[in-house]
Formats: sequence, C-alpha cells, structure tokens
Amino acid sequence: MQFSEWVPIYAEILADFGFTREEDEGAALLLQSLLLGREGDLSIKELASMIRGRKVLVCGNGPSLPRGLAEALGGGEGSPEPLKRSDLVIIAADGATTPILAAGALPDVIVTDLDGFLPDILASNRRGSAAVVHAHGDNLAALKEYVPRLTRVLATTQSRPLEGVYNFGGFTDGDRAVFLARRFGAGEIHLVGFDFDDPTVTAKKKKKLAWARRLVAMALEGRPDPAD
Ligand SMILES: Nc1ncnc2c1ncn2[C@@H]1O[C@H](COP(=O)(O)OP(=O)(O)OP(=O)(O)O)[C@@H](O)[C@H]1O
Ligand SMILES: Nc1nc2c(c(=O)[nH]1)N=C(CO)CN2
Ligand SMILES: [Mg+2]
Repeated sequence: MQFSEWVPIYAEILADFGFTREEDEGAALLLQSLLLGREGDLSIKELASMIRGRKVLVCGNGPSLPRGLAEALGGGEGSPEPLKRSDLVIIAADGATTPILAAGALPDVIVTDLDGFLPDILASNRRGSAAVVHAHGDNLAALKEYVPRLTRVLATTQSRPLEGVYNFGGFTDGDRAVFLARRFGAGEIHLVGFDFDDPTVTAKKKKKLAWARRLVAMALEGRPDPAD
C-alpha cells in the first residue's frame, strides 16, 4: 500500500486509540539512529528475494495457532495436505514465534513491535530469523533495549517512512505481516492463528483485533504494489 492510501487509515487509528503521530515519528527516528552504521541488517532486496513467488505462511498469535501449525506443517492424522516446509516461508507475528518454536519450526521472518516473548524472539534471531522491527510511540524503551541485541533487522513505522525505515501498510504485527507478504510478491499467502473473535482477550486487544481483521482483508484484497 502506498503511503498516501495509508494516511487516512492511520489517522483513524490514531483517533481510535488516542496515539499521537509525533510520538510515532519520534520512535521511527530513534529506530533509524539505532541502526545507523550497522552491518548485517536485512535489506529490502534480501527480503524481496526471500518472499517473491513463494508460498508464505503468516502466523498470528491466536489460540488456534498450534493446531493451525500442525495442519500446515504436516501434523496429525487426517490433516489436510501439508504445505511442504522446504518451499514455505514462515512469517511470525511477534508472539507467534513461541508456538512456532514449540512446533519444531523456525520463523524465516519475525514481524514485531518487541512485546512478544523476547527470549524466544532473540533466540530465533540468533538461529537465523530476520526481524522486521516496528517503531511506535509506545515502544521506545523496548527499541533501545532489544535492537542492539538483534541482527538481520529491517525497520518499519506506521507513520511517514524515513531513509531505512519503511511503511508497507498495517497496524498490528499480524496485519503488517500480511501487508509485507503482499508487498514483496508472495505467490500464495496462507494464514494461521488469526482468531479475530477470541473472547479471552482484553478490551484493548479486542479493539486491535478488530483493526487487524479489517486490515488483513484490505491487504489480501488490494492489488500488489509495484515490485521492488
Ligand atoms: N486471538 C488473537 N490473539 C492475539 N493475536 C492475534 C489473535 N488473532 C490474531 N492475532 C494477530 O497476531 C499478532 C501477534 O500477536 P501478539 O499476541 O504477539 O500481539 P501483539 O500485536 O504483539 O500485541 P499488541 O497488539 O498488544 O502489541 C497480533 O498482532 C494480531 O494481528
Ligand atoms: N502508538 C502505538 N502504536 C502501536 C501500538 C501501540 O500500542 N501504540 N501497538 C501496535 C501493535 O498492535 C502497533 N502500533
Ligand atoms: Mg507486538
């Protein structure tokens, strides 16, 4: 999604949650500065070559994730035809990293605002998972603490993009992961662990999931952006 299409949606999100654009922009600048001069981070080109034309499994962190993973990766008896791991790109939305590791897999990419279970995110990153790290007005402390401990990072913002800080569209980790898969020309996108009507969540999370539902639909419907 182009930034101009995203801006009116972003304005609605800011109003809905009472977030401020200035704080999001401050966080994007912080993340940009934390990555300045580093080596070994993830380029757009590398991300594109991981995803273009591939079968992508985007994992949300809903309660159905363990079952969805077992089915998708070749699980129990009577499960549908598994998506073969060798030609599958696994994208974890933040906290989904933990059930993915528990299923014996490793995410190829973790899309995170650094409030998932950090020991698992850091361990996956050390084992090779790329980290698409999102800066926003409420995660400055996490950015300062964890970005220096991560490698293969690509930075995102929900506000105006900066040099090296991208906006592919989306708000929650899950819907941003779907926008990212679309943006980089995934051949097929399969979703697991997206339980938008989960009754066990807090009121704030419920509101975020309503946005995630709308944004995932938008990401899947839209025309893919021009190729990188
Ligand atoms: N029932 C669910 N509970 C949690 N996440 C869900 C659920 N269904 C879908 N998701 C998607 O999984 C993503 C990752 O989940 P996680 O629990 O790590 O949330 P998060 O986005 O990091 O939390 P927060 O929105 O509070 O930052 C969410 O961003 C959301 O898009
Ligand atoms: N300012 C702000 N932005 C966000 C937040 C948040 O809590 N605050 N949470 C997100 C993940 O759902 C995505 N973006
Ligand atoms: Mg998160």
